[in-house]
Amino acid sequence: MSYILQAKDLKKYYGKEPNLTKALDGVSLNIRQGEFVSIIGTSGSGKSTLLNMLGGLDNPTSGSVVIRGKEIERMNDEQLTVFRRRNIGFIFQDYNLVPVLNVYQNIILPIELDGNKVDREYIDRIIHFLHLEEKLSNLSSNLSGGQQQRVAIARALASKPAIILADEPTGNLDSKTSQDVLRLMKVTCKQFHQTLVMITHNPEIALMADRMIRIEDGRIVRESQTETSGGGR
Ligand SMILES: Nc1ncnc2c1ncn2[C@@H]1O[C@H](COP(=O)(O)OP(=O)(O)OP(=O)(O)O)[C@@H](O)[C@H]1O
Repeated sequence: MSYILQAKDLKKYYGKEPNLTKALDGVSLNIRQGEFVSIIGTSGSGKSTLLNMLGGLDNPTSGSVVIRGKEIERMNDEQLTVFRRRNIGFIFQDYNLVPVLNVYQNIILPIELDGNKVDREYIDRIIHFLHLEEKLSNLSSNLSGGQQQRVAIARALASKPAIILADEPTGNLDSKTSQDVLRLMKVTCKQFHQTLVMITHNPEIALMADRMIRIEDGRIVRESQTETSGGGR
């Protein structure tokens, strides 16, 4: 079985004894292409740290991350930046939109950075699903939190990356919008065989994944297939 994303005994320690924090303390994970995995756990359990490591945004203290067979620690900064842009779409808790660009420009930014052609029909579909039609020419800095979150989701989906890493992607949306957005993400991910790894506090949202991983004190304490796995996607 080949995996698209693997973590091998990942550890991330901050500080020194007696103030040592073991943000990640030996996490190993194998994720298949097209799989939708949710990561759930209390505040401070290590979820964001894990997602940052999986996306090559931070270096582990030890252990390794393998994406599409490549050990990302072996890449230099420039190689990693390009590799990330081509393979991974991020949805961050704080959105990371470019404030001086409008909504449409933000959405297509990763595509343009890579010099690729914009699939306008596909982008329009995402925009429609995320109810962003009316906002396309607004500066992203003038949007509400929930609107910015939807732009960040659209941007992550826009370039059809093989892997989407999402940190609380629906944290600012009401429960109905959250479920609608998650359904859209599931449909597009399935259509393009994308792999989705999502952090959430919300058990209902977590259960929409194929597999749910619970993390506590930097360790995986439970893994379970959900009822939606095995064909329900
Ligand atoms: N840069 C840092 N320096 C020191 N400690 C850190 C740093 N980043 C994270 N930590 C610590 O590592 C632990 C895990 O943090 P992390 O942000 O991964 O948790 P989380 O599960 O994502 O929390 P939340 O749900 O609140 O976002 C916490 O104890 C946190 O204080």
